[in-house]
Amino acid sequence: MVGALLRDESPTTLSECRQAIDRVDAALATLLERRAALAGIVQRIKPVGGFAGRDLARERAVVARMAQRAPTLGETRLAPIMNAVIEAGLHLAEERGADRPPA
Ligand SMILES: O=C(O)C(=O)C[C@]1(C(=O)O)C=C[C@@H](O)C=C1
Repeated sequence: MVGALLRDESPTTLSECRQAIDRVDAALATLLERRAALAGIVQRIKPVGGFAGRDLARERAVVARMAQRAPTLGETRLAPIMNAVIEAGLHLAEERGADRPPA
């Protein structure tokens, strides 16, 4: 899925650009859904899950590693994006009561 998105295409018209963006956004949505599911499992495994168990050092490491793959965006621009992604996952986990111990 992601591989196809990285092929060397050069859209020139507004319509072509938006179609290419829509394909990337579809992949992003799928990946974000998967990430949120995994982060929800993590919250149940951790001794203290949810916002109370937030690990800022881990979050910085996540951003630093992503910046190696997205050097144009870099850590400065990736940090607020990943903060929003992580907080969305934590809100979802808390809504689902993921801070309870596993059954
Ligand atoms: O790795 C963890 O400890 C998690 O809880 C997952 C996660 C994340 O979504 O990546 C969420 C909150 C933490 O602050 C750090 C990372």
